[in-house]
Amino acid sequence: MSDDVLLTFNAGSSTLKIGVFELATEGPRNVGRGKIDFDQSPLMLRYSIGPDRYEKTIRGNNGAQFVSVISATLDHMLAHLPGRLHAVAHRVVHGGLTFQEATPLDDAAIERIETLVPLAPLHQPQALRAIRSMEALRPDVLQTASFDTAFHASQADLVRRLAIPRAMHDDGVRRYGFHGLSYKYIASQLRKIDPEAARGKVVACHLGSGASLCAMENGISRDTSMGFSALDGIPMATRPGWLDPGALLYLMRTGMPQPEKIEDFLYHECGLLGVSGISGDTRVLLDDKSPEAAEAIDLFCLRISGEVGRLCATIGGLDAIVFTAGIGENQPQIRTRVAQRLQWLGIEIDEGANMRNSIAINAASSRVKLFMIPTDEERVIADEAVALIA
Ligand SMILES: Nc1ncnc2c1ncn2[C@@H]1O[C@H](COP(=O)(O)OP(=O)(O)O)[C@@H](O)[C@H]1O
Ligand SMILES: CC(=O)OP(=O)(O)O
Ligand SMILES: [Mg+2]
Repeated sequence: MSDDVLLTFNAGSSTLKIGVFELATEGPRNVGRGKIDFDQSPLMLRYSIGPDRYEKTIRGNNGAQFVSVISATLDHMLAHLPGRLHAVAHRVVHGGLTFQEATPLDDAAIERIETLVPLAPLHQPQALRAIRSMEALRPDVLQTASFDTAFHASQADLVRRLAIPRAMHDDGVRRYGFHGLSYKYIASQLRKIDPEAARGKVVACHLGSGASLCAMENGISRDTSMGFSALDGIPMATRPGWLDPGALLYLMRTGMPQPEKIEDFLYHECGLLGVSGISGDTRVLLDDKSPEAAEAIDLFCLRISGEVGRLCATIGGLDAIVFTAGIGENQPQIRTRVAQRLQWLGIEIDEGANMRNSIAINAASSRVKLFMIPTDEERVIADEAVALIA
């Protein structure tokens, strides 16, 4: 099957990220990537295959016309590839209590994934649209799903518990955690970069437009900042992170009674955007001279450092911190500010290495190692799919 092609689909709340892999005998070989940003109009598919880059306008949307988007994506991207499309592997955010590892997508699995939509109302339907579109367009192609929640199945029951009646926990109202595909990749990379640190107590900070932290021991998830939903934990681009449930009750009583309105507010109007009133994008905020922009960034860094402290208490120490995802990989100023807030832990950043975006960014005298490691969720999805297909 050396010429066969595997595509990964990472359907987020506002983007579709695509990975292109050739199924080589030694494992999936990444040969291309693509991205569609649904907030942009007209809709553009930007992709690269090998050294070549392409930009195509496509029709459709991330709702009822998703199938047109997938159809155009396949037409454009597969035209550059020699092999036949063998499989499509999806990132599915929520695996609930059912899915603790990747799964082939038969009718029963798709139905179970559908039952989890209320747990991830923004992310889950997008993945399902991608899965259904592929079924309609290419029923001959194998499909698999990899779950964001699965990596956290190793966490102790105590850590996953919310302080609510036991029966609710047993019914699935508990902390799940997300970004597990990214953390799995980071754990595997750290093992190659610094095996001693990887065996120790590590906090990984996945700072993208959705953002969370994960405490690991020997690469195994012990605790994480996101809980029942992808709204929990630290502030994000447009989500608030943890919020006193009393504040929600207040909003419901004083002008925001509809769940749909509250949901839209919590997913799209809070976080860095809400605090700054300017943007949810750290690139815009760090360039902006207003006190509101500065305060949004300060709050982000304060909450990240606070969450590192909480996670250290779960794992009883700290050997290394890893920064990853859009912000973690590209914003040295934010890494510096988080490190400064954690000086009390003996953390010292090497400013030169940090500004150069090096992998190892701690000062020699730091008691805790610091790393910047680019994440690759697509690689994990592809590897998990190939393990299933084989
Ligand atoms: N060069 C960059 N490219 C992309 N994102 C960047 C860059 N520099 C900073 N960022 C930040 O990363 C965020 C996007 O992160 P990303 O991991 O791509 O998010 P997601 O996958 O959740 O959409 C942006 O909102 C911005 O704050
Ligand atoms: C779970 C989650 O927040 O995902 P994303 O970062 O893709 O929005
Ligand atoms: Mg993401």
